[in-house]
Amino acid sequence: MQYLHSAVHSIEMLLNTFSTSPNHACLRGQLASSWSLCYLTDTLLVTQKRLYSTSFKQRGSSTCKASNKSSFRWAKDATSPMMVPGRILPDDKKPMLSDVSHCHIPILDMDEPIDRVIDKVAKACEEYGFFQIINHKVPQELCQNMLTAVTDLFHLPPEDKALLFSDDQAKDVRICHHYRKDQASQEKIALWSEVFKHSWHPIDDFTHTLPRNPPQYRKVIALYAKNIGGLMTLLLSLMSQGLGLEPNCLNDKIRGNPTYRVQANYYPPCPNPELTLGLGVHTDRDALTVILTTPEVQGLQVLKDEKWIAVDPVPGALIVNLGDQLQVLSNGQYKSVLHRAITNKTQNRVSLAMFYGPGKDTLIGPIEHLVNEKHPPRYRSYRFSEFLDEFRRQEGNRRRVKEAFELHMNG
Ligand SMILES: O=C(O)CCC(=O)C(=O)O
Ligand SMILES: [Fe+2]
Repeated sequence: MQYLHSAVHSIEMLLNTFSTSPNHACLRGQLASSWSLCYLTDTLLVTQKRLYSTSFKQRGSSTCKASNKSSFRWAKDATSPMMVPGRILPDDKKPMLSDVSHCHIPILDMDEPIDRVIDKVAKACEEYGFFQIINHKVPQELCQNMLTAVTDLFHLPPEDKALLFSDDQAKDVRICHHYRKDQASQEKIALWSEVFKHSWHPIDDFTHTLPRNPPQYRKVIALYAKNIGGLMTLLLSLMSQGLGLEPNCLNDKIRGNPTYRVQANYYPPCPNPELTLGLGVHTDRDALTVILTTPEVQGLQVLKDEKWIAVDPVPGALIVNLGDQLQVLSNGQYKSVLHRAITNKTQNRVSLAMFYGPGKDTLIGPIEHLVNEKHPPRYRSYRFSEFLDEFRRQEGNRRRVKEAFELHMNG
């Protein structure tokens, strides 16, 4: 009981540090609710409800009333213990954080001589499917402004975010949750994150569809998108040369009416990171991804040789990873590897993933120059729309989409 009192006292102290502005009151709500995963005894759930109603609700902030929309369950969960199991992954899907390896993904300096960069890019694409780049020429101030704009967006009052919330995959600009569907019960388990999605090119054509709040979002994403577009063209050219192809080869394969998607991920502190994930285990379905993330907060993990590796974000670096289409185009020489985002107990983390992929009608298959007697084609060719259909068919599980297009050799 002594322990119980001191635990409650600490929570109240923590909540009282967020007492002034509406945004802080929202955080208080999230914090109050998030304890629901930590303390699963009836007594503590009652205590937690008391905290929610006295410390949070009593302040009467209308901005923090739980919305009816399913996206804003953080605050609602606090009054509903029944919601708690709906956030806990089954044992075989829990992250097993003590098993994470301490090996690192490669860090590439883009200011090194071009031949060295090409060799290193090729090696990283073959061995890891992931690397970090420094001296990438996207201005540091812009990266910082982008992270601030994304954080501010997720810290908007719930009713503002509710306007953006939608489960409709056809909607271009929306906030949603990611889930994992439990195979046995078919129950959807909500992951510990919120995500905001929209297209990012040609950005000037649709900035008007993006939220007006936070006020700087439209301007900052427009500038950031232009920088990332240039960087992606360069990266694809280096990757082409690393495969012994003409510099434009990969760019040309994807260029016809490509898709540009952005996904901003927000991971609030989680009381027990062992029970959940921020993003489930997945590969990226497009061709290339560039990720900007909160410096000095770990969260992204990459599978290498059947072991999870924690990505240590280097301040000022961008993280690059290959999507499924590059694995297929390179006939399996480059890897699109499984990765996931874990949560942590104390810090918010945001990441901004910019995806670049082919258009729906684009034909994707192993590039002819990479196929020969020694290297027979590993995948059949398909239109990207076919790949997307298979992707949707496998919804909710750990997707194995590119495997559906594998060719199986005799013998
Ligand atoms: O949060 C991260 O670092 C990972 C993001 C990611 O993998 C994704 O959005 O596909
Ligand atoms: Fe990803």
